[in-house]
Amino acid sequence: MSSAIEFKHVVKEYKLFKNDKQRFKAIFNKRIKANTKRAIDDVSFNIEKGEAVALFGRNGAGKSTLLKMITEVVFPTEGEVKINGRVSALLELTAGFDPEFTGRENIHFRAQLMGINQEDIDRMEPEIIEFAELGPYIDQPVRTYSSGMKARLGFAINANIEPEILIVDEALSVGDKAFRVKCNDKINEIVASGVTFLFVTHSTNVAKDFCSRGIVMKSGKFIYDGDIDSAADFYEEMVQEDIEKKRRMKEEKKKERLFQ
Ligand SMILES: Nc1ncnc2c1ncn2[C@@H]1O[C@H](COP(=O)(O)OP(=O)(O)OP(=O)(O)O)[C@@H](O)[C@H]1O
Repeated sequence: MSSAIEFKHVVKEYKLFKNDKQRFKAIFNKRIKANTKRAIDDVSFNIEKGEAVALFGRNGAGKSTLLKMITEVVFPTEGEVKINGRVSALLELTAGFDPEFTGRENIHFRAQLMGINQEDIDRMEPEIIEFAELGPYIDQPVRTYSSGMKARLGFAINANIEPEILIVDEALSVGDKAFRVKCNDKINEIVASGVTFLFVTHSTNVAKDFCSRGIVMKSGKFIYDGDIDSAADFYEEMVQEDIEKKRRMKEEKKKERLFQ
């Protein structure tokens, strides 16, 4: 088997400035220092071609940062990220549209950016248009679309470009209920075709339906990486412990106030 995704000692640090003014000044003045936040802390892993992997973690664990490195929206501060195959990310679906271009033009624009050749784009175009259900709006500028219409077009493009690596964040919500059902069916269809699949979710049951491996992240590190059932148990226990810890802290604070 060969790797679809490979991370070697990857670190991602974000710079935290006091405000936007300081951030801007720092471009020209190297003496302006910022605090740093290590969002990914020396992470190494491989995902083999065709593997379906769930990524669990509480808010702020580093999941989005990791996905953004796979989609090359964010670059590592240290280490190496290697991606082998066409990535389709069902994440920020409306980013990158040109508002002055029509929906149809944006399909070509985005597909070209993804490195798809003209012949393939022409072949995919009718399927994308049919999926997006935009009617005559497909030939209107995207600035005339509602946010739901933009998300539908974004999903239709990203899901119909025959990805080799599919990345999905469960928090994704596209259009109305009927369209969401259609999106889920499409995701199921792509996963069943044997693509490499990386799925960010808080729902261990949904993850078990799709994935055979699970990774748990905490504070930018992998704290568990194994088969989906044991990873799901590990994550559930971690969440339970956190809830319990918070409950105890609340009770202690209450007691403190009582005895003051
Ligand atoms: N652009 C940024 N600048 C500064 N800090 C950032 C930036 N993006 C993320 N962070 C910080 O990096 C850490 C990891 O964030 P990330 O969004 O990757 O977590 P996450 O696991 O996806 O969380 P969630 O489940 O809430 O989406 C957090 O502490 C977050 O505040």
